[in-house]
Amino acid sequence: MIEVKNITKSFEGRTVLNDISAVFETGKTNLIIGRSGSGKTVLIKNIIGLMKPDSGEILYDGRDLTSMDKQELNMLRREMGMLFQGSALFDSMTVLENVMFPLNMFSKESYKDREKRAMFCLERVNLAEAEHLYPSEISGGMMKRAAIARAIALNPKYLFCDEPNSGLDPKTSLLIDDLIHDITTEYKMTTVINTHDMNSVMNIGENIIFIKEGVKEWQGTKDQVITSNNKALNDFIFASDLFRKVKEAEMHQDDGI
Ligand SMILES: Nc1ncnc2c1ncn2[C@@H]1O[C@H](COP(=O)(O)OP(=O)(O)OP(=O)(O)O)[C@@H](O)[C@H]1O
Repeated sequence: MIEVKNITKSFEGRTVLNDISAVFETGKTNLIIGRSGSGKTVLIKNIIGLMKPDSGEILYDGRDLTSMDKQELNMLRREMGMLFQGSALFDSMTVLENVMFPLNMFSKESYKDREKRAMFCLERVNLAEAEHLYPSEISGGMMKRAAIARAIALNPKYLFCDEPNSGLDPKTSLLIDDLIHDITTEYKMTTVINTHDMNSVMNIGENIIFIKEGVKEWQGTKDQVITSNNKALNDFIFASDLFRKVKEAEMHQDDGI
């Protein structure tokens, strides 16, 4: 579990995160949603220690990241997996070499065992057959799966995903969402996902944190999103075609229509 307590962050006198507190639950897909510029990325950067908050605490299963020294932070980072926007695979490495990269950096196991672990992760994401291919030879969805395999190679307790569906078609996005959700449950990871994608909210929104202008405006589940009376949340959601239809259907049901 990650607990964010009273996080505030300003840039040159402008408050970008204002007293945010939230809990990101273990074994669940925790989504951060909000309009562009609302502060989602700054919040994630604070959570993973790439930025230091002006005040507040960030507790990783009770361990406060904001009071860690460099060595402690490096140790904690080993427990984090990262899935970057656009996959960020190394073009000059095969799929297998990409997945082995964090193992080569941090694992003391033999080459054979590192290779075995990487192949296990590739099999988990259904990509074993692509082990010898280069990123330029595979589809966007396959690249994303390779990036997921790389993110889980070191068996992280915490998984951070930045816009995991960017650049993917809706069907592939759904498969990637399901894969992230399944590995989160299976490995009991605390997964934090920064997303714009309303399909993801509907599909895997087990714990949703809605940020508006640097303030946590609302927190709840995908089912609660549909029935919420929070005006800011509804305005945000009604901007999405999909959600508007779901909410309208819900409202008609309430009217007995
Ligand atoms: N290093 C920085 N220095 C100054 N201002 C910053 C910095 N990083 C972010 N900001 C500002 O903080 C605000 C929140 O930005 P942030 O990137 O967190 O938004 P976001 O919700 O992630 O948007 P998007 O969905 O478009 O990525 C923006 O107004 C941005 O300009």
